[in-house]
Amino acid sequence: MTPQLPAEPVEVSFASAGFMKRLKAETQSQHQSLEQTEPSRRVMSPALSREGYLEVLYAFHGAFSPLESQVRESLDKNPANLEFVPRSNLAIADIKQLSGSFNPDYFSQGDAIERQGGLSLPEAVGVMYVLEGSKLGGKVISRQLAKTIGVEPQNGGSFFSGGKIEEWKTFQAYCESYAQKRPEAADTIIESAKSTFRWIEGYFLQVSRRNR
Ligand SMILES: C=CC1=C(C)/C(=C/C2=NC(=C\c3[nH]c(/C=C4\NC(=O)C(C)=C4C=C)c(C)c3CCC(=O)O)/C(CCC(=O)O)=C2C)NC1=O
Repeated sequence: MTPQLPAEPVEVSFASAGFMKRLKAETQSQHQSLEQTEPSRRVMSPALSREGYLEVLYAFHGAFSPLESQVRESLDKNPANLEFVPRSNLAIADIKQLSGSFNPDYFSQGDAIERQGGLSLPEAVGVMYVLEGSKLGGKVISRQLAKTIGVEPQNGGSFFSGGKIEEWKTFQAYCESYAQKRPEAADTIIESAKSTFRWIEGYFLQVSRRNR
């Protein structure tokens, strides 16, 4: 039998070296700056305590929840063949499991990024990049949480347990084909991802200052 050449997958993976690379490169400085904030560094700290971890969960919940609502609203209004599974509810579940209850006033939820008429589809895709991409750290973070405070995905560590690599690949493929079909939307996705990194950073700085 003559083996079939996988013409399509080759094309897809060739394309995926394009826009996603650019998106990563052009948001790198905002990304690095976010990684320097207290909640980001704390999760991975060898000195993490359970109390500290609860604060981190509250911070991520406060940042992610309004962004997730905006993405959901946009995808409902602008039908796209794009699945979005929010995960700030996992942070609530983790907090409840570890402390018995969830206090909605622990931190203010922050003001969601204001945009008249909500997020356009390319803006929502930019936000999703930041939220979905952050799941890529899941394996590393889970290992660390188990080591420092004995928290595993099923006993308080579900928020940071990460996603499936297939989901990330599907999201990447969506972005690639979207940017190819609507090149004018590519810049909007990148700008939206940048402002999302900046917004989360601002929120993290605000809640960790107040908490010092
Ligand atoms: C503190 C938690 C926290 C940690 C410790 C963490 C670790 C990692 N994040 C990674 C990648 C990304 N992370 C983000 C977004 C955030 N990263 C952050 O740190 C915060 C806070 C973000 C957004 C909320 C994005 C958009 C990408 C995709 C970049 C791309 O490939 O385009 C990888 C790399 C994985 C690989 O390359 O195999 C690791 C190890 N992620 C976290 O949320």
